[in-house]
Amino acid sequence: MEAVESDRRASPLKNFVAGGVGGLCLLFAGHPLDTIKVRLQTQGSVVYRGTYDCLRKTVFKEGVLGLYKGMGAPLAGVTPMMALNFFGFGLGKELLQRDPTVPITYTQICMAGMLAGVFTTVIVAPGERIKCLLQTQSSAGRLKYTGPVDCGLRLYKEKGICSVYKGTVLTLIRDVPSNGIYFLTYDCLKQHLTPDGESVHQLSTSRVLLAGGVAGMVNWLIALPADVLKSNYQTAADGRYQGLRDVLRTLLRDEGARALYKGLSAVMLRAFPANAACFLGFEVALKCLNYIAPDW
Ligand SMILES: CC(=O)O[C@H](CC(=O)[O-])C[N+](C)(C)C
Repeated sequence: MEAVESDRRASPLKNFVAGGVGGLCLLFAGHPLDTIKVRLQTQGSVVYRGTYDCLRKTVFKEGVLGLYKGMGAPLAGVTPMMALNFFGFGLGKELLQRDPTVPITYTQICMAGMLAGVFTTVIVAPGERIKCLLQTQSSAGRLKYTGPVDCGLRLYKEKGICSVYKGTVLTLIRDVPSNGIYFLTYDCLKQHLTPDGESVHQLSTSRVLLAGGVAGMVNWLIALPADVLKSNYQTAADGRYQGLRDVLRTLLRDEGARALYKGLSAVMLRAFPANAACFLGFEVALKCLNYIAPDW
């Protein structure tokens, strides 16, 4: 299957910079609901009855800033992660689509997205480990970690680099397939939403938002089971699980298969605006870069 219109290739540097802008937009639009998602996924006994209950209790006890807890690590992580993601996607397309005059296929788009998912894991795995530990530490009593740097340094000093990278395999399982589907969905929707006779590069803002938002939701439908396992594994005390299969077995035994879609409504509520903002930020930044430096 071929994507209808051949993409004009943006330079790797432009993809990188525009991807970073997309990452910033994703973070500001999505972090509050990410905090709710991680809290719902990792609560042992039932503290929160659902998304709204968790949102209400968090704001009541910790104020609105409670929703932005643990944002330091993603701020330093999400921007470069999305920069690397769009850079990797662009690179993947170049490697797979040897002749730029031949339209790229949907399979190639998906594979380029999967390749980008491998690239981003270098940043995402430690970023998620630190973020999840900070998001789940109770605000009652003395905090174990004072912030992302303290958390990262202490993990490293206490147990070495392996502890900082705990959950890498689950991050790959989560991000490689879902990242392929992410870009595939965005591209398919962009093509389908482009009116006949018009270019995909002139798509209206509302349609870019729709394509980006839906791509984010589809991405999470695929990624969520691995994400639940990852969050539990990364926040568990050392030695609690004997490997990845043990996390799955324990979760299924204690909470049933539904646990794999824990926090689904929070995830979906966040996925649409966060990824709509991300793709719009990316497209606008790319247009600005093309305007400022057309020959790059
Ligand atoms: C699973 C995940 O982190 O999704 C990212 C978007 C989001 O909602 O945070 C996108 N992706 C990892 C596919 C780059």
